[in-house]
Amino acid sequence: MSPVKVTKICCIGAGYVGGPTCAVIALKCPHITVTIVDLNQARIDAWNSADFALPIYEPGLVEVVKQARGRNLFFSTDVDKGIKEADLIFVSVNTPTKKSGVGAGFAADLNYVELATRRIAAVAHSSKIVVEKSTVPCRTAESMRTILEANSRPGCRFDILSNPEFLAEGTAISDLFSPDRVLIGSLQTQEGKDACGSLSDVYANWVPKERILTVGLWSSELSKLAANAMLAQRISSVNALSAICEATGANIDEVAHAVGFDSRIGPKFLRASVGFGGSCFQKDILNLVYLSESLHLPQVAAYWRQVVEMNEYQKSRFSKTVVDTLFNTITGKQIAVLGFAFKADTGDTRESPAISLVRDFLSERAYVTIYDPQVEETQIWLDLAEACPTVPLELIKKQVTIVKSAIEACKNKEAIVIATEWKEFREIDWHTVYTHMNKPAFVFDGRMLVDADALRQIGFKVKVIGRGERV
Ligand SMILES: NC(=O)C1=CN([C@@H]2O[C@H](COP(=O)(O)OP(=O)(O)OC[C@H]3O[C@@H](n4cnc5c(N)ncnc54)[C@H](O)[C@@H]3O)[C@@H](O)[C@H]2O)C=CC1
Ligand SMILES: O=C(O)[C@H]1O[C@H](OP(=O)(O)OP(=O)(O)OC[C@H]2O[C@@H](n3ccc(=O)[nH]c3=O)[C@H](O)[C@@H]2O)[C@H](O)[C@@H](O)[C@@H]1O
Repeated sequence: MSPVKVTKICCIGAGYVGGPTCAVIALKCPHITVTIVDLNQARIDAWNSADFALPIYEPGLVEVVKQARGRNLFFSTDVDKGIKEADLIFVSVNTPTKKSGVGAGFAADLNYVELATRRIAAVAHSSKIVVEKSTVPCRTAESMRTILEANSRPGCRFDILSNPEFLAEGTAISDLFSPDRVLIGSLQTQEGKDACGSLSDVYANWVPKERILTVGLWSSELSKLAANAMLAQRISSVNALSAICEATGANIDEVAHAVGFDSRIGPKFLRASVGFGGSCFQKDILNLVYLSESLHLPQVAAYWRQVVEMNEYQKSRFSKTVVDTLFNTITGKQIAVLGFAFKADTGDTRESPAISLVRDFLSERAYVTIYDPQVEETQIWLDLAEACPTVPLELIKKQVTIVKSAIEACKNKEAIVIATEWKEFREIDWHTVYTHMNKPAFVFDGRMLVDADALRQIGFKVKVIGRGERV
């Protein structure tokens, strides 16, 4: 046997990963037909929209979809047809943290992966390479294989690969165009290696061969959790140091710069912040914690859990700084929150630290005005309703206003809180903002974004995360 040449790909799940990843495969491999399927009709309609109003905001994505859609890239809700026609199927469905049952709050909910796998088993009439793209606990591929093999028809075989995705939102397209590495895990049998060869050949259309790493299935699955855990650990480490900086008068920017200059440590991912957000860091670490506990490794579990606990501490520490600085009460005060996405250049709000901040301000009975350049108003209401489950939405709406510009958000406010590092917040006309604020006018910068000295010159009182200066 030798690797099958892939000509038709189906991707189950048209979300933040499935959409951009397979759109880029279609762009780079015009000889392969790529169909991205999803059960969510509204999402597929948006991917197919005539004006390219795509369901996710990602710089460069529209250009990719414009070039490939209708040529060799298709979006559809016909999941069964997509599965039947493909030689290779990516499973790129969501794997959120379980909300109930065994492992609730820690383990990954694999229901969507299982349903997608069962659908493949039910409708496939020919052999398929099935690729785990979703982030999953170690040995999930084995469960997928068991389901598929128990249901396979004569002459129809399934090879399972793990091919975790490392893109970051906001830079997804450049990450996909030029990945640090592509990781493919397979069984170390001849069939497994052949399947791995088939997928490697797809990526080799644009990724240098030395960046395509092939490993065993379980190593591949664990490497994804490990990479996210270690990235998040760096942020929690720098955030822990930011608390020391604030207490001592040191500057976290200078500390991170000095530490990162050590080539063994490196400068990336050392930016102190109000806390990390996003759909994956917390979920994947909790998943690792659950795995460690299941393996009777409580010390290992405790070690990783602390990364998430430090992140929770950082968010609440920042809220407390706002309250303490505003003379120990924000009841009835007007606060502008700039940014609601979990990071700049995305409209994604999953686990955004801004949600925790607004929840804390609401519990202190402050009035909050929110502006974000990409997040939809409906999404903000959904997030706040979920974050404050005991407060009726009508009451939340009495305390929160959502506006269409940063200047409008800041008008007549006592304090501005920067929660997302959108570039446009650095470039606001701060003189105009100052004129229209109540005095003393405070800025709390949770992203080390603004020129604090320039703002102080204007008259603002400024607190920046990780800096010990007095306001
Ligand atoms: N968001 C990110 O930046 C990254 C996410 N990941 C991982 O990738 C996976 C997917 O994440 P996202 O794309 O962010 O999730 P998402 O929630 O944006 O997209 C998942 C999609 O799968 C669809 N879906 C679920 N079950 C289905 C089924 N049985 N048939 C057809 N469609 C189905 C949902 O309708 C949804 O549109 C997760 O495991 C995540 O941990 C990995 C790297 C980066
Ligand atoms: O598995 C995933 O979902 C992805 O998770 C992260 O990507 P993402 O969450 O999209 O974005 P990051 O750039 O990693 O930022 C995550 C959070 O950390 C924060 N952050 C990041 C870097 C930093 O130095 N400081 C910091 O606070 C960001 O503001 C953001 O809230 C990883 O970077 C990706 O490699 C991975 O594929």
